Amino acid sequence: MTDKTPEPEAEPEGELTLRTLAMPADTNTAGDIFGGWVLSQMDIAGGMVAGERAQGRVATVAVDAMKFIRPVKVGDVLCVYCDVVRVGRTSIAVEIEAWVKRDRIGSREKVTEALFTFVALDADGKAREVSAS
Ligand SMILES: CC(=O)SCCNC(=O)CCNC(=O)[C@H](O)C(C)(C)COP(=O)(O)OP(=O)(O)OC[C@H]1O[C@@H](n2cnc3c(N)ncnc32)[C@H](O)[C@@H]1OP(=O)(O)O
Repeated sequence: MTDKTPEPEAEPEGELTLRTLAMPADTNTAGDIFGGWVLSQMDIAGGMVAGERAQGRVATVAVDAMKFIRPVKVGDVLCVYCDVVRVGRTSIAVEIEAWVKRDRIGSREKVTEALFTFVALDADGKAREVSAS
């Protein structure tokens, strides 16, 4: 007999860091939102979290395991969740998930995820140590 128990609805992992609305200006020729726009929102959110942890300027040094899972449509609310998963000597790795609320109020779906690595920078743009804690 098949178990008909519904799967529990997946929940975003991490802290809600950024919410924004997908606008017509961000579309590709097919009318969906550009992946680059979504990536950019994730970079902004991750940079805020990493900059807070580093207590200063950071730069993105790597984006790994980027997965575009579902398209984003005009009118969706994009919500970006960040989770600091590793702090190295100068680097901070942040697992980032982007979810949408379809047409502002509809169902919630995970659309993209990736592991971003940021490096703390000094005033000369060189890597600097991130303090413990
Ligand atoms: C090209 C663009 O405009 S991209 C947009 C914005 N980003 C930038 O401008 C960053 C451009 N890059 C840089 O300026 C340099 O790579 C810097 C200053 C960030 C780092 O330079 P370096 O000091 O030579 O890097 P270094 O090899 O020592 O690595 C620094 C840290 O980053 C980590 N790192 C470097 N490359 C990667 C990578 N591909 N993936 C994961 N972590 C990495 C290292 O492991 C190290 O971490 P740790 O100190 O915690 O152990």
